[in-house]
Amino acid sequence: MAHNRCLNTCSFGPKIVSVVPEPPWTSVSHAHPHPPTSEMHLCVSRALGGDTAFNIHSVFKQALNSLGSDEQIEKWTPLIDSFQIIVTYAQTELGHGTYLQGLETTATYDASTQEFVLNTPTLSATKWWPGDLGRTATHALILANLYSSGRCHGMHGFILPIRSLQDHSPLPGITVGDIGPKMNFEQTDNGFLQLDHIRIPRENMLNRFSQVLPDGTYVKQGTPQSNYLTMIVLRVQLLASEFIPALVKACIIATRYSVVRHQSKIKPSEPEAKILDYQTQQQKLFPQLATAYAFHFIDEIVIEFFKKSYQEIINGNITNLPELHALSAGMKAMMSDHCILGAELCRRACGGHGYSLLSGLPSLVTKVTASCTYEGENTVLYLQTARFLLKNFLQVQSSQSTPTLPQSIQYLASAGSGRCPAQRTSDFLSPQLYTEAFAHVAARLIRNSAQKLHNLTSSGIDQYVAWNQTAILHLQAAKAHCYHFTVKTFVESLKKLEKEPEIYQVIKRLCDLYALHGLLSNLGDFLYDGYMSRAQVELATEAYFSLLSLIRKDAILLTDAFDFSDESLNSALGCYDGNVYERLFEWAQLSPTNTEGNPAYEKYLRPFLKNNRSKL
Ligand SMILES: CCCCCCC/C=C/C(=O)SCCNC(=O)CCNC(=O)[C@H](O)C(C)(C)COP(=O)(O)OP(=O)(O)OC[C@H]1O[C@@H](n2cnc3c(N)ncnc32)[C@H](O)[C@@H]1OP(=O)(O)O
Ligand SMILES: Cc1cc2nc3c(=O)[nH]c(=O)nc-3n(C[C@H](O)[C@H](O)[C@H](O)COP(=O)(O)OP(=O)(O)OC[C@H]3O[C@@H](n4cnc5c(N)ncnc54)[C@H](O)[C@@H]3O)c2cc1C
Repeated sequence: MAHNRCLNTCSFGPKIVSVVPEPPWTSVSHAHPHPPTSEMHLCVSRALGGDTAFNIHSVFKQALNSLGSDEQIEKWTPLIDSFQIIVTYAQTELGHGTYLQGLETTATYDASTQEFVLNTPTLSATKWWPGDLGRTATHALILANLYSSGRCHGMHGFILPIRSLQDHSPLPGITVGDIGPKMNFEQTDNGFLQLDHIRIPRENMLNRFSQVLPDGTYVKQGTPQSNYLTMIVLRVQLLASEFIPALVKACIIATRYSVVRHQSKIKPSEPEAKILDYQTQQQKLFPQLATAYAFHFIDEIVIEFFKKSYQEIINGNITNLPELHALSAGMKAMMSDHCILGAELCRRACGGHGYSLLSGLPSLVTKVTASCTYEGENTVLYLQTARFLLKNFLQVQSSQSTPTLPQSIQYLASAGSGRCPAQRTSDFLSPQLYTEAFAHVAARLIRNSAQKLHNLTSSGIDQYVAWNQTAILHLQAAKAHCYHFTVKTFVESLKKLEKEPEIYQVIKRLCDLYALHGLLSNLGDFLYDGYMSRAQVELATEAYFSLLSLIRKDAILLTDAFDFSDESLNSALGCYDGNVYERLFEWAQLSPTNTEGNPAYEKYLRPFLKNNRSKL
């Protein structure tokens, strides 16, 4: 799996990469006799870590391809591909991000001039967060409520010029700027935008799924949610472009460091141990490594389903849209959550050096942390998945014969026996056994949340109030469903490796560990209804421990296999040659506080010390 070699083109556009690993902030290259300018070096070395701008420019391209007509795609694609214009995706407002029906920006059609008038009527309507908006973008795709012939038709996309192509100054009626400092993404100018009755031609409304005729007649082709398609596209793309790489890099850095770092002793008579030989260190890192592999295989399956469904949806067949929305929402929520937590666990496993920016770990964590929020806040997205599960569960309940369920939830119609059949430790290394265990728990939680909801509505409670009063149960059910989907998908991907027995054996250990880690981390769900017994928990724990010591032998090879270069890891702890201490010391010398003198002494310290000495 070659990642980030040379030109790294991923879904957020091409990135130019450089050639040497550098500290995260280095101002001077120590690898070149004639270092390039510090500013350029900083830029390209940061680029290797994926810290590049223009990320939303390519988001616009996705939106154009999803929501634009063929004519609009033909017109705008050359301009964005050649970067003659730079476009941001402006949907979120100061007052609304999740609830799209609450967005306040308006686009009112004026039939007399065949134009839309775009306006942000209140402070809370100010577009807030769009990337590249603060000082870079020349255009914005504005998501606004369309009004024509006196009626509101909901959220649609409108292409709006916001800065002059001559001198980059804001155009009349535009107030634009940067929203200020953030937890990370300092390379991205997330901005704000206010619109004061700005006119654009009728042709600037993306009209694949709906259009406004010259006389103002509104014509709808898709569903009310057709204009939400871009969010599905992005949620799927972010899995492999943002979430998985963050976890993989953190695993590589922490695992390599854990075989270089010797600390304390396992046996007093022996030398200090490599920290990766501690069982607790293995328990911190190996489930994250297993998750990284799991998510790699799951992403392949999600992409496969997405490509098949997307083309149908674009052509008007929305049969798979509900399942695609539920799957993309659930996987975006689960995979971002687990990659955030996993990257932080890897950072914590590296002690003090894991807290140093020179390790590359803190910036991985703070950057991927945003993913639980952007492109749909995770709780909200899990609840979207839950909504889909409930609808299909009720359909199963109400139909006489077994209905044909969407692929990802067919287990609902065939959830297995009431008891886990495991008799011995090795039974817990059976993919069929643990897949059925996760299916059992997911089906039970979905059934339980539906029952509790039904109990409330049957007692006369309003359906929306009842949903809110059982939302935690629906959230749990959605998470269990997503876990089952990932375990089942990892197992199915594993089967494709059966013809390569050596690789199959190594990857199967990761699959087993991924499943058992999930089972042991959520034991309550498996014990709740007696599905598993305490004795079986002992057997599962034994199987889990045995996997840790087996995976220890392959750990370095498994992390090297992701083939991330030193340059893209940007880490003094994770470099391939293992010269951690030399790099830490060398990179520390380059720290601005070591290369720019000590101005604090003259201004503050010397008078402070002198003053204190004079009191003696
Ligand atoms: C290197 C840098 C990388 C970082 C890049 C970061 C870029 C970030 C960009 C952004 O963040 S852009 C802004 C993203 N914003 C969101 O994702 C908003 C999240 N909110 C929503 O998606 C929706 O508001 C909602 C929460 C899903 C609610 O939808 P709605 O208000 O319409 O109400 P509901 O009743 O829940 O749903 C109605 C109906 O619609 C279906 N549905 C909802 N969303 C979609 C969708 N995206 N696609 C298809 N269908 C959708 C939903 O399932 C319901 O269907 P039924 O159940 O009624 O059949
Ligand atoms: C780094 C970054 C980049 C971004 N880039 C862009 C961009 O380029 N373009 C763009 O348009 N936007 C962008 N966003 C904005 C992002 O899409 C929103 O932040 C996100 O949709 C969440 O909306 P919000 O911030 O308004 O939170 P809110 O919607 O106010 O949610 C706040 C909290 O309330 C709770 N909540 C809200 N609704 C519900 C519900 N229905 N049920 C249960 N709980 C709920 C959740 O716990 C949620 O975390 C970006 C955000 C970040 C952090």
